[in-house]
Amino acid sequence: MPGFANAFDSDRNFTSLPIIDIKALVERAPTPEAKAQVGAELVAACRDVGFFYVTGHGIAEETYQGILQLARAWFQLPEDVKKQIDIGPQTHFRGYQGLGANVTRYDGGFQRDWHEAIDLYKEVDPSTPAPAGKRQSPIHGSNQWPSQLPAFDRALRGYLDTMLYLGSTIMRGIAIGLGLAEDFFEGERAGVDTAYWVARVIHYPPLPKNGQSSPAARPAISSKAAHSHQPLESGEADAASIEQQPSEGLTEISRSVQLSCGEHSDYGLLTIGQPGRTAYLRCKPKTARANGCQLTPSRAAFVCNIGDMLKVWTNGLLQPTVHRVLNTDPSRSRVSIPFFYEPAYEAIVEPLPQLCSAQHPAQHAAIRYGDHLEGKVLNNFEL
Ligand SMILES: O=C(O)CCC(=O)C(=O)O
Ligand SMILES: [Fe+2]
Repeated sequence: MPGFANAFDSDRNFTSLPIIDIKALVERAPTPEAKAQVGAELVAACRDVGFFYVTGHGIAEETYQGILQLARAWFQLPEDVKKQIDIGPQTHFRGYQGLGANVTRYDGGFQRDWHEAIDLYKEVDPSTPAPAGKRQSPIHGSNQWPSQLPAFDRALRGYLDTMLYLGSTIMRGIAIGLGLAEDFFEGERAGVDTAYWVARVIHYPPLPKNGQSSPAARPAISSKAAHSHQPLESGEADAASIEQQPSEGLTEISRSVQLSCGEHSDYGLLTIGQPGRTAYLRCKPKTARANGCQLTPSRAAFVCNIGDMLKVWTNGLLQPTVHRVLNTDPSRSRVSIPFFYEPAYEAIVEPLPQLCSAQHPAQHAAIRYGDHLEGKVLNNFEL
């Protein structure tokens, strides 16, 4: 893999997210040089920052501009209407979850997130035979679409289809930048027809003030399982205290700051957020040299970040960046629809031999993507 001799030692400095024009990946007859240039920029951004903006995508503004207003209107429906699509094991973990139902896990405990959401996944017939030695996935099934607001339902379906194409297009660029065949992340690995996808429609109300009560305690059924992430600001670590919840067997961590969504890395290949969504999204810089990162949301740039599976495939070259959501505006709630472009459910993800050497041996064991996802989504169901 030419050009990556010192790749693992990169300490490129950054103070803002790279903005990458991907026009050469979407136009009909681009030159190979133009595509290679975009690929190189994507890989450098993934390696050094883990987040980047994408312009030149060719997606019409109408596809994404009105959708957040429609999502906002859906969340304003009465609770009993929203609960018509309540999430649970019987709905294959798809549907609506109220405030505080989603948790972020840490070593030693969990914290409830201050948001409500609709969780959607690629629809898979639950009677599809499972591969040898595997049980059928409890996530396989149909979505509970927000049909209570037909205009939103329609817009959402169109938006998710478009995001699937955008995800596949960007992954083609990343493959080129890694010196792989353009379609490396297609077929059994991912691709428009074969990629798995996850989407969340999320509403973050203003955060409660210090001392106000936490989200209503109801069973947590979905998690941003983040294993051992440290809080992004050291002051919070000092303020953290542990409360025992003997009935649940796991500890609920309460700390002075209630987060809209706790710090985590994303699970798959590539996360895509609508233009303008980063106002309250904070990411932890990857390198010690970058101790602040300016986010500059724009009307036309989608904001992307990479996930755990790209780290495994690239043997740690392209690592996801830990991030969290903190709605700091006391007067306004925030709505967001992150789309997660994932590997194929059955993809076996393992370090590429080209990125392993005697100096840098394989850092990760092979993992089936579906197992990784289930480990995250189902992990705290017993809470
Ligand atoms: O709300 C957002 O924009 C992003 C939320 C997020 O990080 C996630 O759902 O993984
Ligand atoms: Fe995330």
